[in-house]
Amino acid sequence: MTGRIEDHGLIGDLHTAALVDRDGTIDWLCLPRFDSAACFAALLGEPRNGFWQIAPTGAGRATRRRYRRDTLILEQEWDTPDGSVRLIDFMPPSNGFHDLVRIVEGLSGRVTLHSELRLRFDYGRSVPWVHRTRGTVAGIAGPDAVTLRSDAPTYGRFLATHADTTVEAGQRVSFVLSWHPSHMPPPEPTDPLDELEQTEKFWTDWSSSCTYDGPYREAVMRSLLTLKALTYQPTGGIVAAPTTSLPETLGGVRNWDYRYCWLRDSAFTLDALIRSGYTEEARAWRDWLLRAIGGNPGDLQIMYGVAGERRLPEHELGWLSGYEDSLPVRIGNAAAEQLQVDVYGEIMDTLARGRAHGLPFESDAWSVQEHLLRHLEQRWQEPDEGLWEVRGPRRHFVHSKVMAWVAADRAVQTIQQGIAPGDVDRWRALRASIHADVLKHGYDPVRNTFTQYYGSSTLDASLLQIPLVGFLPPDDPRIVGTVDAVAKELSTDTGLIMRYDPRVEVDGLPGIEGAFLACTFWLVEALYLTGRQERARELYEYLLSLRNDLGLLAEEYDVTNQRMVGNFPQAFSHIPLVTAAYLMSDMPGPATGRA
Ligand SMILES: OC[C@H]1O[C@H](O[C@H]2O[C@H](CO)[C@@H](O)[C@H](O)[C@H]2O)[C@H](O)[C@@H](O)[C@@H]1O
Repeated sequence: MTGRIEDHGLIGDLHTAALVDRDGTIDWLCLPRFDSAACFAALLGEPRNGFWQIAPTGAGRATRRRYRRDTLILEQEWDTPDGSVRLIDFMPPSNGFHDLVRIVEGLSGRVTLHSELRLRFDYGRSVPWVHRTRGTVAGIAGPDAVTLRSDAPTYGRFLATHADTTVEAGQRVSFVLSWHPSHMPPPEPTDPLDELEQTEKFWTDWSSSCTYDGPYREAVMRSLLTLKALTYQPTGGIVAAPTTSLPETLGGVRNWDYRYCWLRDSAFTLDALIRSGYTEEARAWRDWLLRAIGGNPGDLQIMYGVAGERRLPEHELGWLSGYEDSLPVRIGNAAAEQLQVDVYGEIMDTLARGRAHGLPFESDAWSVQEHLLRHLEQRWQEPDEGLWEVRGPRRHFVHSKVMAWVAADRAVQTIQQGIAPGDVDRWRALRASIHADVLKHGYDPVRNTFTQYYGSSTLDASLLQIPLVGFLPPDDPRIVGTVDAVAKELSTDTGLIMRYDPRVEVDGLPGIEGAFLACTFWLVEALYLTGRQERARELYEYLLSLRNDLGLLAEEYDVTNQRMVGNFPQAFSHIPLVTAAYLMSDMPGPATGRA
């Protein structure tokens, strides 16, 4: 059986990513893109759905593991009665190929290792045709082909490729699995040690240009590296997570495909990256955005494929038994067809902040934003599915309206500052109408709190965004009341926050879910802004303690079972880890700049 979600480490090549369990098993990998069909899908099913394990014979979990400095090169080490050995896993970025490289390095003694490669294309269903020549194994199934090259002799058994090898101190044995389209010849062999050197240089160059110099630097750096790993280099698109259907409740149905680019998630990601000096990523994302949303503003989607694809039909993979029996396993995402008014605010806010941090003004980009605003002017009064993408009826979610206000506000500010031309009075009037509407319908004066949606008595952790985006000042009594109400009513025993109460019918889904980590980081920011700095720091440090030993977070945390749940690693969790650190440092950060 596959390990816990947090037992996994992430490696990737800026096209796709793999999850590596601490027993040396890669049980999730889609090739060649994040949203391609998986060739290792044991994570969501059984070993027969594909995996690749390299480990000392008879050994279990690695004795220790870490990333090599600030890189995405994962090192796991085993101490065995016969000696110690290291497994180095990585995927070289930008070399024009799609390689998964695994190098075994003897540290002491003499250790025998076993490799079992069980390729199953099409999400664990399709057994490839395998052809073995000296030093090379070719696996082909439909459009996909891979080539395995290794110093270790391989043999076939029970529809898998095996190898046994022994290493002594200082000896290395490498395995390189390369993907290529099946109608093309395989790529030329590469030198794995050279690839290791290039990959280390790539990531250390990238991480050394980070400008963050505040507290919790190690956690911030690992989060930024994880966010970078979720970018699709050829287009600049950013996925929400590299996985699908890791459950929000163990054994439950809240299982979604996150291998797509949400405008909301990627806008937040950009905010964290650009503040940390990564202007190039911001430019690439803006260009991706303009291509993706190009055309009629009425056709704006809330999410796209990594190359801007619009159709992401959702369906279930009936042959997979699900992570710890959590069914269904879904690919595609029906949320792509929803109305989520908040995305207008997130786009306008991120582009404004990009300009403030060195992204040059471009009239084409501004013209698209003006089109979006005109469209928003027509639609902001409609009920929508909101940022939580509810599958129940549309509502007038307060967070959606607040973000519509953000869109108008950022337009006003941009024009007022002389950065762009435009009808400032029109957007001022829109901004004022939305503000008044939210105060009238979205605030409950009896309880002194904003509410989840107009007319509701329920709360929602997205209300914590109100002070963060500057809708009202943090010392406004309505803000303090809202922060306190959310902290009290949506808090679990440990202080983590639920995004809303799933037992109250609003999301149209059965069952409950874990505490939402991003929302708990937002609570950190809101507490800090409302003067409860000590409490904010304590909560932040508690959140940091929930990261796995490699610094990675899933979307949610199951407080009862003390386990991570939901897709992994999740950009939405790592983004506010970064922004909250900025807020608590003396450096101007994403949250401070907005409020
Ligand atoms: O809660 C139901 C919805 O859950 C997913 O959406 C969540 O993930 C998105 C990506 O991180 C995030 O933008 C959104 O705010 C979250 O609620 C799922 O993708 C949806 O299909 C589903 O309806």
